[in-house]
Amino acid sequence: MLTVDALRVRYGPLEALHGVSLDVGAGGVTAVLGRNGAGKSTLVRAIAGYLRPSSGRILWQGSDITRAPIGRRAAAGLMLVPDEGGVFRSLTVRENLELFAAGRDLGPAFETFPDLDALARRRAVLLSGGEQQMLALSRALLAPWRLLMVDELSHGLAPALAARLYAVLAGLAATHPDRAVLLAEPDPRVALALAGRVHVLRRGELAATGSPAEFDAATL
Ligand SMILES: Nc1ncnc2c1ncn2[C@@H]1O[C@H](COP(=O)(O)OP(=O)(O)OP(=O)(O)O)[C@@H](O)[C@H]1O
Repeated sequence: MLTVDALRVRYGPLEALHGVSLDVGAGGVTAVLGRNGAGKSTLVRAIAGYLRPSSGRILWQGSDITRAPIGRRAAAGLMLVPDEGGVFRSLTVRENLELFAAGRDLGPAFETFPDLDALARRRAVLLSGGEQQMLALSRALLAPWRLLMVDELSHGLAPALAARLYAVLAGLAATHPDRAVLLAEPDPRVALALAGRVHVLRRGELAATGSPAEFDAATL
């Protein structure tokens, strides 16, 4: 579905991605695994259109979207849940959901995350980290996404809550075999447990690609 070809991205004088090439196929979860600073966020932000690559190409279902504006990518179903939340903090939970849903039924969000129902009138800025992540993930439940990119889902969350959110992602991937979920993930155990395909980034370069069985979490 998605092809990233020799992608280079710079922040001023610093090049964060040094020519990364990888594919993301439909069905299941693909993980981009790497330590802090490896370039995971840079990669998903460039795919979503928040950063402009200095060279290389991004192909979405055969079309070159390297220079396409964010809005066009979003309309094509490319959706990023960024590591800093991706919710409108001054709006209430319900207002956030209504924006995500754009006229569609809010039911799927409340069914998947019943906690949000009791929080509907609370401003997102007052939510805990986990509640904010639930709200951010609701975007995918309410919108016709085709590629869902999630940057460090478990950032700052208690393990039990993180496990619950990862299970929601796995469920989304399993129920939509024609779509793709791309996870930017620092924890090898999570990536190997959840993903069908793993791309390992190291210092802005693709170090390895394979199925989870080809990797050993202890050596990653
Ligand atoms: N806004 C920025 N300005 C300058 N350099 C940046 C910026 N954002 C990231 N970098 C640098 O780019 C490199 C890749 O960072 P990136 O955030 O993509 O890594 P990451 O793998 O997502 O790590 P983390 O899990 O810590 O977010 C790092 O060297 C980082 O310091």
